[in-house]
Amino acid sequence: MTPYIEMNNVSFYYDKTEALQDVSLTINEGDFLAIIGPNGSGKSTLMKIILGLLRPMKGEVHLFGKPVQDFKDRACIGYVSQKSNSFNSGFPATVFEVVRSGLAKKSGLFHRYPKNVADQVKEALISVGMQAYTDRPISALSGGQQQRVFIARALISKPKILLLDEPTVGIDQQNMQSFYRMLTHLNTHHGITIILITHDVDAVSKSISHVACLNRTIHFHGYQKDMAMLSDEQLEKWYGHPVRRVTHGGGHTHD
Ligand SMILES: Nc1ncnc2c1ncn2[C@@H]1O[C@H](COP(=O)(O)OP(=O)(O)OP(=O)(O)O)[C@@H](O)[C@H]1O
Repeated sequence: MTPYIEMNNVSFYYDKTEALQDVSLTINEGDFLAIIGPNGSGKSTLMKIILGLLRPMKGEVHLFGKPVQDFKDRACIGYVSQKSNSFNSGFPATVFEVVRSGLAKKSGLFHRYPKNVADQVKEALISVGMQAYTDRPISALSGGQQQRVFIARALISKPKILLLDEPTVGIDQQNMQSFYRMLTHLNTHHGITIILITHDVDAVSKSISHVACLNRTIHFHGYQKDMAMLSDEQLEKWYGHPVRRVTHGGGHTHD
């Protein structure tokens, strides 16, 4: 089976700052991968390389078997950034309009939408549990609710992969668990491959299938359950400070 994403010995520098060194990573259909690592460890850089926004100085990236520079089917990859849920209270768009904008095709001054756009918005909102909020102003929603709406916006173009850059920033602990359950549902019931950048090592561990520990280079990549076998010393060594872990034996796997 062709991997969805394959990175081989990828290195990236910002001037003299080496953000990634010899990163090799394979992500397959159906994976739910958490990329964890301390601040400045290269997580966002890695995501931007997958999105084709940055070009590695060394190494190769393939998306669905094609070199990233030749890959044109961008709708296959949905992306939600960490700053999506920061609307000010005066922002006028409704939830419907925000989700619909995920389908916008520019035609001169206007946006054109497909005829069944209302059905598509409905379907996307149902999949993130936000259908009841369709006509609300986006600015009247909590940070966690706004983030769900942005996931619906990314889902409306039916991506195979969803990239999420710290989607739970600003979401309280109680809502975080239901947010991760929603992601698990998208992964297991809708078959969406998910790549999630996060600092919540313990909060995500029940939801994900795989973990990649990044600190400029990949220190561990494997099944979530195998990460539990790493010693705290090993983890702390590459993480740079103590890591809090819970042992609930969770993690769903696809093996
Ligand atoms: N535009 C830029 N110009 C110069 N250096 C940058 C730029 N963006 C990131 N860096 C540097 O590259 C390294 C990796 O940054 P990156 O944002 O990828 O890390 P991160 O793991 O996503 O961090 P965080 O968890 O804080 O969001 C850091 O040393 C950072 O300072």
